[in-house]
Amino acid sequence: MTELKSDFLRVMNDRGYIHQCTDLEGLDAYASEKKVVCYVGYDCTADSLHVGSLVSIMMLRWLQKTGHKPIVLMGGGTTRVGDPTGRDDARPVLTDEIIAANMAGIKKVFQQFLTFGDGPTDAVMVNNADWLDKINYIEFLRDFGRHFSVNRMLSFDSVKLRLEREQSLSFLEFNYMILQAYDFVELQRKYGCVLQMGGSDQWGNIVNGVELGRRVDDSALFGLTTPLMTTASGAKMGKTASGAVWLNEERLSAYDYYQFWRNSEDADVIKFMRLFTELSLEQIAEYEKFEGAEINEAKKILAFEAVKLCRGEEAALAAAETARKTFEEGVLADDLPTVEVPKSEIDAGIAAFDLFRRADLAKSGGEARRLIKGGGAKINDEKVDDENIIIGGDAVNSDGVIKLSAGKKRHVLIKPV
Ligand SMILES: Nc1ncnc2c1ncn2[C@@H]1O[C@H](COP(=O)(O)OP(=O)(O)OP(=O)(O)O)[C@@H](O)[C@H]1O
Ligand SMILES: N[C@@H](Cc1ccc(O)cc1)C(=O)O
Repeated sequence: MTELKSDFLRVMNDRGYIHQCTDLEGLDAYASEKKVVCYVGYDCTADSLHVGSLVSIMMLRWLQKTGHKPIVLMGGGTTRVGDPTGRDDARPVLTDEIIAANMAGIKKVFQQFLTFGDGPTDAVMVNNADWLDKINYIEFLRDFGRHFSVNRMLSFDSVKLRLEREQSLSFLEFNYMILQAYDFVELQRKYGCVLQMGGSDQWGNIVNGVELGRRVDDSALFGLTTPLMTTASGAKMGKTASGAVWLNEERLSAYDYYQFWRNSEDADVIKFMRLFTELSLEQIAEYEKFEGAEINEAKKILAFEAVKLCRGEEAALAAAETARKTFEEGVLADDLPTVEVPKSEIDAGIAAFDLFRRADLAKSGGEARRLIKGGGAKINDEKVDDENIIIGGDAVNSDGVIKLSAGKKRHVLIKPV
């Protein structure tokens, strides 16, 4: 690859955000001369995004920092259709009320990462329901449908894989890529948007938009995808065995969000620093020299910086302090996750295994029993070895709670109410 000229693509490249680009040289030339208006779309399938989406959010942030204009597209319309990309079966149909509630939740996180407003590089937020809901079927087919070759549509992964596996794909889902392609054309017409970014799985949807823009308006559009982020052990980032790593506070406390980053695998720390913090590459190169126990210090820096970006500095400081107290002093910290249990039930006594299950430190009673038998459970920092032992009001400590721990890192406070 020749030397990149634009600040934006240099940052993208040096920090590891680029997987594929429809025309990297062309985009580089454009970005070094003109302001790039660029969009990323997010469907409203849950009321918060998870860390999988953080990659593209960080790309939009860098885009803005390097002098360009981000558009955040809420898929109010496309969510009603459901992207078949990467799925074996159709998405559950969401009601309009749920989509609206999800959108309200998703919107919040962008305020933290981008500056919105009317200025030339201020971010704007749009909702594709504003134009998709108004489409006239016959007109749309004649103006846009005729540019899509079904033969070619069948070759994109989102369709091809379903057909190959003989899994059903409804006509509704088959239309998804056409609608996403149309979004790009609409945003080009309205805002002069020339670039769409997304995860590598979005390649087909993005390329369709680039081609549609060329066919209907003769416009030169670009697509840029990021690698699908995985951890060093190969798991897709975003959803863990115990659930998704949500960006919204209502779904995941700042402390748990901090702990997610703090518990990164050693081999991921530097990669994550480049992608999910704004530390300079020179600084990151210093952390790259860390070895052995020092890597834990780098993990704390990663966690602090990642929480600061998503939840703000105050939340990051508080989460770091809670973690320090919990792990380095063994002291009970205030903002550990807390589960309320009626005082009457605690006074009557609850079997230890049941308490661990209720605290969500184990998914079932059986798992809780195994945790205790395996020596991984503590109550008020003391190991429990009898899973049937009855825990009553006398276990409530001087802070008015019972502290349960599973292993070294997972703690929950039981609070009698
Ligand atoms: N680990 C990741 N790395 C890069 N991009 C990701 C990652 N996880 C998700 N994305 C991007 O975010 C988009 C939405 O993510 P995902 O499919 O996980 O969310 P979802 O559609 O809400 O989940 P689900 O399919 O389980 O309902 C994906 O199409 C992908 O482009
Ligand atoms: N299909 C994208 C969301 C999206 C929706 C509409 C768009 O125009 C662009 C992107 C996803 O599932 O992540």
